[in-house]
Amino acid sequence: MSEKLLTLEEATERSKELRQQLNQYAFEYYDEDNPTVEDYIYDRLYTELVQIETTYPELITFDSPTQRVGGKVLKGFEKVTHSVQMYSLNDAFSKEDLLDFDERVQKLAGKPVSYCCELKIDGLAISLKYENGRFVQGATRGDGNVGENITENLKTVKSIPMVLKEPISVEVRGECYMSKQAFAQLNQEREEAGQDVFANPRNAAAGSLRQLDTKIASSRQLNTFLYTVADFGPMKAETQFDALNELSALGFRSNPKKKLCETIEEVWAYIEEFHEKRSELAYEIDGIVIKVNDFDIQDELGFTVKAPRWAIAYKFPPEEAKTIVEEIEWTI
Ligand SMILES: NC(=O)c1cc2c(=O)c3cc(F)ccc3oc2nc1N
Repeated sequence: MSEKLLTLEEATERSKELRQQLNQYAFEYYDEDNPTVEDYIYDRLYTELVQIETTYPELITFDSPTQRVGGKVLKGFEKVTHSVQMYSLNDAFSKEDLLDFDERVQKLAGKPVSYCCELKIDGLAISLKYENGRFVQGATRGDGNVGENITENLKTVKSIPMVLKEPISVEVRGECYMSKQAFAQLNQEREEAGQDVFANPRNAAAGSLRQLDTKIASSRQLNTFLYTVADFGPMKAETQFDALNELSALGFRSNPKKKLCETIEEVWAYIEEFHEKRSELAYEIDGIVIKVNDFDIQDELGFTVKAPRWAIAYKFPPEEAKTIVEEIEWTI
């Protein structure tokens, strides 16, 4: 149906249908990595929506997929004070460090505890705030208490939902990252344009989120994995493992390779498994995050000035130089 023949009433109805259809396709593509339609079908519906919104700008909505492409050029990033501090993690570099952590935790908890293990995505920590299910603010970690308001850039990250599946008010934390493929493609384009290349995907993601021109941020194929609920709102999860599933149910992307481990030996097996599999992943990881699974025990253990007592980051040793050389050969 050609849009210029549509009355405002027909255009209102049709744009609502298109938005729902396109947002569902985008969710399948960007959040579930499971596209159900060919790109040309998405593009045709998207073009129809753009034409309707051009004819009737009053029909543009907060969650229209046409608002994801950026276009604002900011003068700078305002400071944001986090309602809940964004801590860092203590590091472990050996199995012995891990056994020490487990011993400390069991002593403080007064009983054996189970751990939720997650891949440690090598990106940029972000905090996302939602009010009644709508994305209202996104910020960097900064110094843990004050970060930068990068809401406009994060609106262009397709896996970040503009509207949640539930109309709840919640603040969530996660990692914004660039995939190895997007990183190689970006560096190749920069090299061909005689620009400096980024040293690694983390720097590329950080540089992209610091762009004042949101169109540039939008072009960088950034992605996310959410892993923490800072301000619970009405979320019901009582463990980290369940919280990750709830984040997915709300419309966030959370990493599927999490594992619930009953013993530190199981944790170590998971670490060795992903140290092996690291190069097969579509994104870079610099280790494994091990968290006491039960939120009540997390609350008992609390935080030191800098970090939670109930979590630790096992860091993989830096990859050998040969792998880096291979990566350069692959990139070229
Ligand atoms: N890079 C990551 O993939 C990742 C990072 C963190 C944190 O930085 C982190 C910091 C805290 F104070 C508490 C929990 C956390 O959980 C985390 N979980 C993850 N999966």
